[in-house]
Amino acid sequence: MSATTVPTPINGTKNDSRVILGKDGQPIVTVGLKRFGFDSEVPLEALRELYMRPQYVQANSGSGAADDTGAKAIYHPNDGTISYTTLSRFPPVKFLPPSERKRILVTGGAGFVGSHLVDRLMMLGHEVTVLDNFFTGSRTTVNHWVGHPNFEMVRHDVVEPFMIECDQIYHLACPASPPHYQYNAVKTIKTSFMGTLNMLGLAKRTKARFLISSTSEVYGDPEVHPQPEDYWGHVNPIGIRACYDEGKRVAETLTYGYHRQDNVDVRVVRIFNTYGPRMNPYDGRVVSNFIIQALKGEDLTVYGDGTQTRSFQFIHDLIDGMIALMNSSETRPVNIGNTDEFSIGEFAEIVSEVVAKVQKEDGIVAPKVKIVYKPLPGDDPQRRRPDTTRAKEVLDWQPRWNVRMGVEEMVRYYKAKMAQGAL
Ligand SMILES: O=c1ccn([C@@H]2O[C@H](COP(=O)(O)OP(=O)(O)O[C@H]3OC[C@@H](O)[C@H](O)[C@H]3O)[C@@H](O)[C@H]2O)c(=O)[nH]1
Repeated sequence: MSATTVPTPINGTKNDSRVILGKDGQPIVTVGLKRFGFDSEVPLEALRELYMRPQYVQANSGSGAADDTGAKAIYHPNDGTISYTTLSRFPPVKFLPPSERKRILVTGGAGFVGSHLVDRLMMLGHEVTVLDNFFTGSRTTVNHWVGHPNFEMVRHDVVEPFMIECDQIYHLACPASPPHYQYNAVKTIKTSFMGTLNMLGLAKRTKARFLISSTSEVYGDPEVHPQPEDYWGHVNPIGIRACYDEGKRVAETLTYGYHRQDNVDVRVVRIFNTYGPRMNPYDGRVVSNFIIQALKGEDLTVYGDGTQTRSFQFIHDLIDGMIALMNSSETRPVNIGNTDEFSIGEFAEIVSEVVAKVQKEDGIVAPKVKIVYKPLPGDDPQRRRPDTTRAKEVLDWQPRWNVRMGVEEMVRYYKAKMAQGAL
């Protein structure tokens, strides 16, 4: 697909065809990069169609049973039922010759990050297998691909071994929001350790390239700011976050063990706070909490005094970085995150302003939301900002989305879901 493809505005909420300006002030028309012989560029509007589309159409709505590419799900308001038929047509994907088509396994492919990665890889014409246990992921995130000849979805927990032939493995499976990963700490550690062990074993046997999604949480509550990749971190090994922090740290250790010992071709991405459409609205992370609270006119819950900082990156920037890293020759860890740092208090203001702007544009007079302060969870990092020098140097990657544009996109997504009663 080319950068000159003219995007078609999609139908759904009002203003869906708005121009999205990047950090450089230029409109974002495509996402993705041409790097290392791998072109990951797709029109933004085509991706938006996948996550902004309605989940169903209403019977007798006059709009037909389904749009061109959507699932035929028809809601019957009279008896409150929904009927599904098979797809009439899938979203178009690039036609790749077999020599360029890769067999790609995405563990956690039905999760927030995974589903966006799957959309991109599918649109680029690759064969994608999703492995997910649906603990935090959901089939609805990728169901627009079910039945496509290039797509396969398997319910499987990575703590058990899995056999498949593949060329690349994106190993994402693990709950990522603090309330979710703390819900069953032992299972989180098990997933990080045994899941990674199993997938590295698979990579060793198949000689597939292996990318693990690690996290900024390996730096713990950092004493170095911003955090470069060679900072070893400051983690409480017995605290409530340790199941995730230490789980990911040992997963990285395993990854480099297989790399040194067995020559497994590895990539390690350290992901900083990421947000965007399809993030579970109730997963407890700050971006989804604030947006849902503001849309419902509820108070925004700031934990602690709101002086702790985070740097928020939009999902499409992350996917660009992950695909570039996978196809590069860089085997060291690489931070992928946005360097614009905000205190949580400031961020609450930004979210309430963006929500008020969108509501106003949609003709809704919404009351100004207030901030309430709640206790700070244990071991909550005080400052977090990535040093992205390495990503810039080795991947020629930089984030393009500014926070207001990204938050607005997510607000419109949640609004569309709420309008359908899906939230
Ligand atoms: O409603 C809320 C939720 C969260 N917060 C605060 O907002 C900050 C960010 O919290 P989040 O839960 O969104 O995310 P955290 O930065 O704590 O953890 C995240 O870090 C990086 C990723 O790898 C993980 O996905 C996630 O664990 C924290 O200081 C938290 O205490 C609020 O003030 N209010």
